[in-house]
Amino acid sequence: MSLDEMKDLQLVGKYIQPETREVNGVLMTKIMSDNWDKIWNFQAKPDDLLIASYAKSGTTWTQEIVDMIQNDGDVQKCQRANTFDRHPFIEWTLPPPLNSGLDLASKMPSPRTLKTHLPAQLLPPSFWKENSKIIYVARNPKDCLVSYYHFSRMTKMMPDPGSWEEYIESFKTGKVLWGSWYNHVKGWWDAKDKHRILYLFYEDMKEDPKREIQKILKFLEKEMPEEVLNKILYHTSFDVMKQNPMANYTTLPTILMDQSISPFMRKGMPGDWKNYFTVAQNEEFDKDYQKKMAGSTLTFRTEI
Ligand SMILES: Nc1ncnc2c1ncn2[C@@H]1O[C@H](COP(=O)(O)OS(=O)(=O)O)[C@@H](OP(=O)(O)O)[C@H]1O
Repeated sequence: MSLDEMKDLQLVGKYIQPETREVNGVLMTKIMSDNWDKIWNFQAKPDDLLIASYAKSGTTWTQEIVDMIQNDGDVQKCQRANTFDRHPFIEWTLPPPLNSGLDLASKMPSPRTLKTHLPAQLLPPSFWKENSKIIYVARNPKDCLVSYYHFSRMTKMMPDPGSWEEYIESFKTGKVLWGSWYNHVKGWWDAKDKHRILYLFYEDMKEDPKREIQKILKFLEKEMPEEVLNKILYHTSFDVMKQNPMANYTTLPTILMDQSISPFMRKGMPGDWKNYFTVAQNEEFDKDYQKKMAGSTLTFRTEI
């Protein structure tokens, strides 16, 4: 599916996905649930690299870092295509003739870098069997919720978020696409000790991006001269990515993402939740958080 085809209004209509269905208790778009068997049976390869996350946790940022590493800091190569074409989003399903994530993945030569928002228990089992490397990025729930709320308001490719108050409830009860944030981050946290998973945090990436890029380099068994590392750091900074049409989703037509409502590269900062949660909402959220995360060793910073 080219950008020109996307401008064809009839085809663009096919991208609009307001209907949802549960797959094993996790909310997906209806078309994903209709195609669940194909997704579940996706054939991963041992040299695939999967970037996994709950939505709005720093996926695109991680994708850009990984692409820059794989291309030895060559900015032009990283601008060969939109993020969503460079790294197939495996479960994202669209009606023909549009390309679904599975179509893009099957056409891509190895070694492939793929994206998913699936919770660990719904990851196609071939990834575990083939022992593919996985980078998981997690973000604190309050900023994740705020980012997800704004994104859901501006895109037609997902259900309407409703009011802010309604959305907090939907997020807390997992009635959003890809289900419960709590189960997602915990599920992948538990999986990390049994598989080849690098578990990163958005807040750590903000605090010291160089340190976190070095972790990714080590995980990918790559080394890089200091000057290339600095180039990657610069090219993947929020301000530079915000201006990069191949990373900021501005090539998509307004009917699918209306960035005048809220830009994809919105604020990119930890602690923005304080501008949205009332004191009462925050207390309620924290109480619920304690219950849902009880017993887990996983902790988050809600500001840095
Ligand atoms: N380079 C860089 N630095 C800091 N923050 C960044 C960067 N790139 C993307 N972002 C922010 O990440 C949020 C989008 O998350 P995702 O990429 O996971 O979204 S998606 O689920 O793949 O659509 C979204 O967060 P919010 O700004 O809080 O909405 C983006 O702005």
